[in-house]
Amino acid sequence: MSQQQAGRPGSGDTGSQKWDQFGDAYDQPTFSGTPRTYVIASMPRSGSHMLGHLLHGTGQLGSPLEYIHTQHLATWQERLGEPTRAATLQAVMRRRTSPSGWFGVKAHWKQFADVMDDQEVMAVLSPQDWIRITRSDKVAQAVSLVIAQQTKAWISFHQAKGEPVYDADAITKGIRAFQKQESAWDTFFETRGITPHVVVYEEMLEDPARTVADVCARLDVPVPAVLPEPGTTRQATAVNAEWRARYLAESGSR
Ligand SMILES: Nc1ncnc2c1ncn2[C@@H]1O[C@H](COP(=O)(O)OS(=O)(=O)O)[C@@H](OP(=O)(O)O)[C@H]1O
Ligand SMILES: OC[C@H]1O[C@H](O[C@H]2O[C@H](CO)[C@@H](O)[C@H](O)[C@H]2O)[C@H](O)[C@@H](O)[C@@H]1O
Repeated sequence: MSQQQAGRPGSGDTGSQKWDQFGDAYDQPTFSGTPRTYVIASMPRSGSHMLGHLLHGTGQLGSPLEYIHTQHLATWQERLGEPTRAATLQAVMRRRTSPSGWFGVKAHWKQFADVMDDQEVMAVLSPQDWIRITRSDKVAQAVSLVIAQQTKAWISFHQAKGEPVYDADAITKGIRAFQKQESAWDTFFETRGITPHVVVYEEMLEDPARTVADVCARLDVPVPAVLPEPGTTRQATAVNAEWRARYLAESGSR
């Protein structure tokens, strides 16, 4: 199996081989028109890769990955040999837009904030709609963040490096960072009069078919007859539950 096949959405491969976000597993047929872009406005550890992979699986909504992440855009530029970041994004759009015309991007606030003042990139991106994903349980989200930071396993395709060590201060820092990022997205949408479609992680887990159907309705594409497999799998283990319970117990006693 090639590295790209190993990371292919829906392959069920959650082993040690890295998925390849730059590889052809996420390519669409070459698109020659003007794409319509939607942005998944996300937060770290909010289930954004799961949502992006579910939408990719519809075959209608592009392959929403982190194309505007500064480092990834630089990698794309190097690989595609384009002269500018804007031209690079255009080239990525040609390969990652579905025949429906939708091109999707997933961006955490910081990733978006890093490019939002680049007028050339924004003119190419030109978002037409927004899907916001949030996670209700901020303690669980922060526990997930701290474990990912420590083990470097950001997605189920990554092999964890080492055992995580409980760190209450890091969890608190994560919760505060999420509050700031949520509020930054709130302000961004409010000041521009945008009402994003909202996906809540916990609701997506309860009823992924509904989540996919609602996004398809919002973006006006047919709902797939069969729910796509997300490809990514849940990373949390009993350790996450233990840390969460310990953090809540200790915060209550402070
Ligand atoms: N299929 C499926 N089912 C249930 N949960 C899933 C699934 N795929 C991803 N996830 C969980 O999503 C959390 C990671 O969120 P993100 O993809 O937004 O993370 S990030 O972009 O890398 O920061 C992270 O949450 P935790 O499980 O709490 O760590 C992932 O496990
Ligand atoms: O492979 C999953 C993702 O892994 C990287 O991103 C993650 O790491 C960042 C810190 O280095 C963190 O800020 C971010 O929340 C994580 O998603 C990679 O940069 C992503 O492109 C990739 O999707």
